[in-house]
This record gives sequence, C-alpha cells and structure tokens, in this order.
Amino acid sequence: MPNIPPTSQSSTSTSSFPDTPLRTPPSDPSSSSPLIVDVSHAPVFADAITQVKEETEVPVASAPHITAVVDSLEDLEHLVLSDDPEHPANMIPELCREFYKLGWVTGTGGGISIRLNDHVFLAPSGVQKERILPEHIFVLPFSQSSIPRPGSKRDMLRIPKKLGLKESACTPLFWNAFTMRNAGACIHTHSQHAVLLTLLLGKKAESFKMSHQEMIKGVRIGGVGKTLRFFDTLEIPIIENTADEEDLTDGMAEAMRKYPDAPAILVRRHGVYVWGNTWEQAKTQAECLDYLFEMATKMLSLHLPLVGDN
Ligand SMILES: CSCCC(=O)C(=O)COP(=O)(O)O
Ligand SMILES: [Zn+2]
Repeated sequence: MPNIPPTSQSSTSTSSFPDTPLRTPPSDPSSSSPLIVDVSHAPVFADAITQVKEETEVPVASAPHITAVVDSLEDLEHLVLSDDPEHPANMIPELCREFYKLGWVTGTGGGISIRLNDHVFLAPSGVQKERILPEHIFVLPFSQSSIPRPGSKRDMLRIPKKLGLKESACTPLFWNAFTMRNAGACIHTHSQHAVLLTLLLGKKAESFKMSHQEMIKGVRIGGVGKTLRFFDTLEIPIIENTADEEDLTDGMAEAMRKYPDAPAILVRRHGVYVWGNTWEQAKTQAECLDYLFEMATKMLSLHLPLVGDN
C-alpha cells in the first residue's frame, strides 16, 4: 500500500512521497518524471498540448491503460495547487480527514470525488485517505473518450508524481453520479450505520424506506432536485456487493435508472454512495442520510416501524 505522508510535512518524515510544499510548485527543471495524459479528447487543454515536448509511448506499470506521455509534470501542477481553500484539490484532503473522524473512510476505503466543470478530481486508491495531500490528487477530464468502466482506459489530465498511485477504484461509480444525475460531487462511505442497516433489513430487501423524520428534509429528490418534505417517504435502493469495487458500476447504474428519485445507493455489507449538486450538498445529504441510517438501525432493533407515524 502506498505510504501517504503526515499532513504536517515533517522534515523527519520517512515517507516515500516527495515532500512537496502545498502551495509551492516544484521548480527543479531536472525533474523529468513523466506526466501521463491522453489529452486528445480535452480540447479545453489545448495549452497543455502545446507544452508536450515529446510524445512517446512508454510502458507504465501502474497505468497500462494510459496512452500518451507528457515529459513535464510541473506544467499541470496548477490543476491541484491553489491558494483557494475551497479548490477541489484542497477540499478532498480536508473532507477525507473529516470523514475519517466519522468512521466513513477508515482503512483506506471510501472517499469523495468533486467535479468542477470539465475537471474531475479524485483521490488515489488504497491509501490512508485522511493523510492525502493536494499533490496526490488525480485530475481527469469529464469528457472521456469512453466511460471509465472497470478495466477500461481513462483519459487523464494530471497524475500524481509518485508512480504506483492509481486513481480510486470508485471512479466509475462516481462517474455514474456525474453522468446520470449531473452531480458535482459524490461521496462513498463505509459507515457502519449504512452497513448494519443493510444487514438488519435482510437479504430480500431491495430498498430502504423511511418517513416522518425531520432529517428527511435535508435530502434532495434524486440527490440534486428539491428537498423532500417531512411526510414524503425516502427510498434508497440496496444493491449486492461485488468482489471488486469497480464491478458495482453496472448494478449502481441499474438501480439509479430504476429509482430516479433516490438520493443515494446502499451497497449491502459495504456502505453507501451519496451525491449532490455540489460538495456542500453531497456532504450535508450524506450527514442527513447517515443520521437516518443510524436512527433506522435503532428503530429496527426496537421493532419500531420505519414508515408512518405510529
Ligand atoms: C478496505 S477498502 C476496500 C475497497 C473499497 O471498498 C473502497 O472503497 C476502495 O476505494 P479506493 O478509493 O481506495 O480505491
Ligand atoms: Zn468501498
């Protein structure tokens, strides 16, 4: 598992990561780590293309699906280095730290992706999410030459300098939210409330339903529409888990088609995917839903009905 350094960036760190300061792009011109991108489907990055000094195909062990190589990593560092604390490359590490404290992204699992216009920002896979830094963030063009499904090629704009990092395995699931709901952010949690709820509801339950709870009012129809009302019934489909995260992609898409009003997808024995128009809305909805999942587990244990006010 790649070793993510502490956020304090201590000079005594034994991390294998380059200890790059957050807001100072690397300036060593001799640093020639290749940035691997396929920019052919991202006309908005015409400037970046002009900076390509040499386009040579080289085998990249960690990303064999990626085709073109730019020889200057520094050229696109600006995609992840910003003084704006709300820049997605700053927000993803901050939110992951918050989600870690909630038990949502512990043990490397779970995370958040943010889409800003044609840029999608993603954390690396299989790393301690609470310790990632802006320079560890992947940037993909939203306009892909093909949908980034399991095993398919991904078009990349920016890959972290540290080779061996791979973008989150949740990428195609986040993509479902971006393409099917036009979401601006998608959160994946391994919250125990979500997991326990799927267990208490039993194997036969195709969905979770709840009504008459104040926190339902913080959840939007389809995750991106109007907020639900107190008397509305919230319904969230439950899909079966798969051996690999990416293999959940089709099941999630199918559930989203079948339940267009659902603001999230529960994955049995695994967690939940929640999305929103923005990262703020995705976050508050994930909080409301987690509250409701916890409440539901307690109500089920007490044999209280989840729907209705009896
Ligand atoms: C113990 S994590 C197992 C894999 C998983 O469920 C997951 O969400 C992985 O996400 P990543 O971003 O690390 O690829
Ligand atoms: Zn997961």
